[in-house]
Amino acid sequence: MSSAPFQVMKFGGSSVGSPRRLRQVIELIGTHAKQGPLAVVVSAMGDTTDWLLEAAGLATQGDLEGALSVVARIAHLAKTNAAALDPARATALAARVDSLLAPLRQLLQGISLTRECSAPSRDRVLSFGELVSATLLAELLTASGTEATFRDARQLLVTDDRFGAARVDGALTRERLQAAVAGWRASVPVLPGFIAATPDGRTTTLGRNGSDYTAALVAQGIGATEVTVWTDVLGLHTADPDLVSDAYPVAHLTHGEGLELAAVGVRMLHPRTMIPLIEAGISLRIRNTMHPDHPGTLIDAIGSRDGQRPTCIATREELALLGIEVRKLSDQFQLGERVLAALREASVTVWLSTQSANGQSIAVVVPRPDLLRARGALESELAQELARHEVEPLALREPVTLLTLVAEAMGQGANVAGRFFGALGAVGVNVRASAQGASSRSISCVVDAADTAIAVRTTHAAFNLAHQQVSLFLLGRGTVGGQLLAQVRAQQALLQDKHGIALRVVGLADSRRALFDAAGLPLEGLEERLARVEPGPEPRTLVPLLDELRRLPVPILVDCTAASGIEALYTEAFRRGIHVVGANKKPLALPWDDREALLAEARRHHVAYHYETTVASSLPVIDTLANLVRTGDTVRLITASLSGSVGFICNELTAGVPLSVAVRTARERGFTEPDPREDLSGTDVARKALILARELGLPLSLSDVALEPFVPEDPRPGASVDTFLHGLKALDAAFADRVARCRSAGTVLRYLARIDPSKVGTGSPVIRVGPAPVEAGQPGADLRGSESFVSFTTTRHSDFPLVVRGAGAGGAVTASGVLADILRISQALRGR
Ligand SMILES: Nc1ncnc2c1ncn2[C@@H]1O[C@H](COP(=O)(O)OP(=O)(O)O)[C@@H](O)[C@H]1O
Ligand SMILES: N[C@@H](CC(=O)OP(=O)(O)O)C(=O)O
Repeated sequence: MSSAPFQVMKFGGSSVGSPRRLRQVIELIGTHAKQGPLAVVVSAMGDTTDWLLEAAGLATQGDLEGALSVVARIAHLAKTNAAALDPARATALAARVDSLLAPLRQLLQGISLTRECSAPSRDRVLSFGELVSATLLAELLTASGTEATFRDARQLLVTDDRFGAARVDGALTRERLQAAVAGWRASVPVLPGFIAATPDGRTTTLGRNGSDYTAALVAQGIGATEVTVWTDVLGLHTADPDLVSDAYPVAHLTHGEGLELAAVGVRMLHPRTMIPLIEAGISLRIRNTMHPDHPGTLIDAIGSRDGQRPTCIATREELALLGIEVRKLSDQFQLGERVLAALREASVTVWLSTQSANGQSIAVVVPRPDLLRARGALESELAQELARHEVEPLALREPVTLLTLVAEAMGQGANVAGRFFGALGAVGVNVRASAQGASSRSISCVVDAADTAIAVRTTHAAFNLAHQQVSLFLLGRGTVGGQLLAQVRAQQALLQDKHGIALRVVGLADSRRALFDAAGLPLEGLEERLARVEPGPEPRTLVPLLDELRRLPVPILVDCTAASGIEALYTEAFRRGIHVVGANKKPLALPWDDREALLAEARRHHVAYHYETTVASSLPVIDTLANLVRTGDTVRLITASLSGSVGFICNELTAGVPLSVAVRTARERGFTEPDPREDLSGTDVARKALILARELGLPLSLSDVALEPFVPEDPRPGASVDTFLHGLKALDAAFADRVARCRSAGTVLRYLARIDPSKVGTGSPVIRVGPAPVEAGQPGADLRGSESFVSFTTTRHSDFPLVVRGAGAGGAVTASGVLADILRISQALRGR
C-alpha cells in the first residue's frame, strides 16, 4: 500500500462553492483516501476569485469600504460553508476565516491609500481565495474522519515573476514535490490550486482557471498516474453546455486533442495543463462531483479509435481583433515577425494570428484586458512606419470570440473547412478572421461577440448532432396550422431518431398575437397559449421576430394562413436567409411581375420557397409538373378538379344531399377555405389553375381566367359566413335539378379547370374554370369524397395522360404536405 502511486484530485470552485457540493467532495475524498494515497488540489470557493478582483478594483479606486464589503461577502461564503459542514466548530472556523483574511484587509487598505495595485499585489490579493478554501477543506476533512493537512503550494511550485500568468520552473518544482511527497502518505495533502511563488517567496498566480495546471504539475512531480478534475458537468462536452443545450460529454480524447482544446480556450482546461500530463504520460479524467458514478471524460495518450466520434467546438470570449496592414509591399518589412515579437515582449497572449499570403497584413486576436498594452506595444514597434504612413492605422474590432473546431481525425474528413464556414454562412454569421493549423487538428475563426451563441450552436449541430435542427416559425393557427402542430408533435421523435431531423417550433403567430422562443416552444397546449396572449390593437409586424429566427439553425417561415399581403413578410424572410413553406396561394396569384420578383428574391438569397400544397393539397402536382417541364416534355393540356371541397360537394349532391347541407359539412370537415365563398365562387380554383399555368411559364393573371362560379355570386358579399350559408337553402332545389339532369344524361357534375397552352395568342382563354358534366369512365368522373385529380396530357404522355389523384383537401392532408415541404428543405441542406 505504501508504495502504491498517488492519485491527484482537483476540485474546482464549483465543487466547493456550496455546502451541498462541499459535503459531496468530503465524502468522495474520504472514499478515495481509503483506496490509496491521494493528493488534493482545490480552487477558491464559487466566484471568490472574481470577487477578489472586484475588491482589488475598488481599492484601486480608493473605495476601501466597498473593497472590504466584498471581503465580507467572501468571508460569509466561507463561514457559511464551513458552519454547514461542521456546525459544532462553526465559531472556531469563522475565527479561522477571519484570521486568514486579516492580511487581505490590510493589503487592500494599502492599495486604497496608494490607489495603485501592482501586479505582485494583485496576485497576493487573488491568492486568498485558494488559501481559505484549502485551509478549510483540510480542517473539514479531518473533522469528518479523513486525516488531511493543508500544504502551501507556494512552497512547492516555483515560478518566474510574470505575475498574473507566471511560468513554472519545472525542474525546481519537481525537485521540491519529490522531497515533499514522502510526508504525504499519512495525511491527505490539500494544496491550494492556482497559486505559486517566485524563488524568493513572492506569491504568483498561474492564470485564470490555473488550479488544474497545479494538479497536473503536482501529479508529474509526485509520479501519479492519473489526475481527476472534479467539476459541475459530466465531463468535457462537445461545446460549452451553457451555450449549447444539445452538447454532450465526450467519453475519450487524446492528449493531443486535450492540448488543442485547452490552447483554443475551453474554459475548464488551463492552456498549459496538458503539457506536464503529456510529458509524464498521465491520464486526465474530468468528472462531476454530483454524479460520482458517471465515468466523465478520459483524456490520455490513446484517445478514442472511433472514427465517428464527436468533434468539439471551443469558444474563447472577451477578445479583441487587431489588424495591421502595410500600404506598400516591401520584402524587408517582416511585418508578422515584428508584430508577434512586440506582443510577446509585452507579455500579451496571442490567441490567433493570421497573415495574408504575401505577408502584407496580419490579424491578431488578444484578450480584451490586454488591449491597451497590445496597442501600445504595436504602436511603438511600428512608430516610424506609422509616422511615414507606410502602415495603415491599426484596425480594431471588439468584443470578438474565437471559435474553434477540434478533432483528432479532422484531416481525414472531407471538406471540414467548407462545412464549418458553410454552416456559419448559412445563418449569416460573418467570419472576421480564420486559421487552420498545420496539424489539421483544429480550425479556428473569429466572430463578433454578438454572434457567439448562434455560431457555436450552428457549427456544433453541423458536426456533432446525429440530427439536424430545423427552426419553424408558424403563421396561422387555423385548421392547417393546428394539424401541422399536431403532426410535428406526433412525428418529432421518429423524425429525430430515424431521419436525424429535430423539428423545433420556435414561433407561432396569428394576425395579432405572437409567441416566440429561440429554444423552442413546448407544443403541448401551444395554440391555447397563443389564444391567451393579449392581442395588439393593430396587426403586429413580425419582422423583428424574423431577425431572431434568422439566427437559428435552418430557419423556416411556415405560412398556413390565407392572408393577403403576406408576400411583404416573405420578402423580408428571404432577405434574412429564411426559407418559406407556404400553403397560402395568394402570394402566387399576385400580378405576374410581383410573383416573379418574389421568386427572384428567394433565388437571390439562395433560400427555398416551397408551395406544393397550394394546388390540390398534399398531392404532388407542382413537383410533377416541374419535373415534366425540367425534363423537356411539352404540356399540351391540363384538366383538373382542383377543389377538394367543391369535389366533395359535387359528390354529396350526386348522392342526393341538398347544397346547403353539403357546403356546411364540407366546411365542418375543414375542406373549404374559412370563407366557403372563396371555393364556391371558383376564385380558389382559378388561383390554383393560375399557379399551375404559371409553372408552365405562362405570364397570365387572374383576370385572364375565364371563370364560371360553382354557385352564383353572393348578392350580399359583405354578409357573414353564417348568413351566407343560411342563404344557400334558396339554391337547394335548382342544384338538385341540375344534378338530376346530369344523371339522366349519364354524366356526373364536376367543377373543372382546363389549361390549354395552345390557346396562347389566339384570343381564347388559356385557363377556363367552371362546372362541367363529366362522362362516366373519364378521369375525374369517379372521384370519391374530397378527391382531386390533375391530368397532364403532354408530348410524352399523349395517349394516356399522366394523372395525379387523391385526397386534395382537408387540414390533415394539407398539413402533411406542408410538413413534407419542410422536410424537403432539411434534406436538401443535409445533402449539400
Ligand atoms: N466544452 C466544455 N465542456 C464542459 N464544460 C464547459 C465547456 N466549455 C465551457 N464549459 C464550462 O466550464 C464549466 C466548468 O469549468 P470551471 O468554471 O472552471 O469549473 P470549476 O469551477 O469546477 O473549475 C462548466 O460548468 C461549463 O459551464
Ligand atoms: N480560482 C481560480 C483558479 C481556478 O482554477 O478556478 P476554477 O477551478 O474554479 O476554474 C480562478 O477562478 O481562475
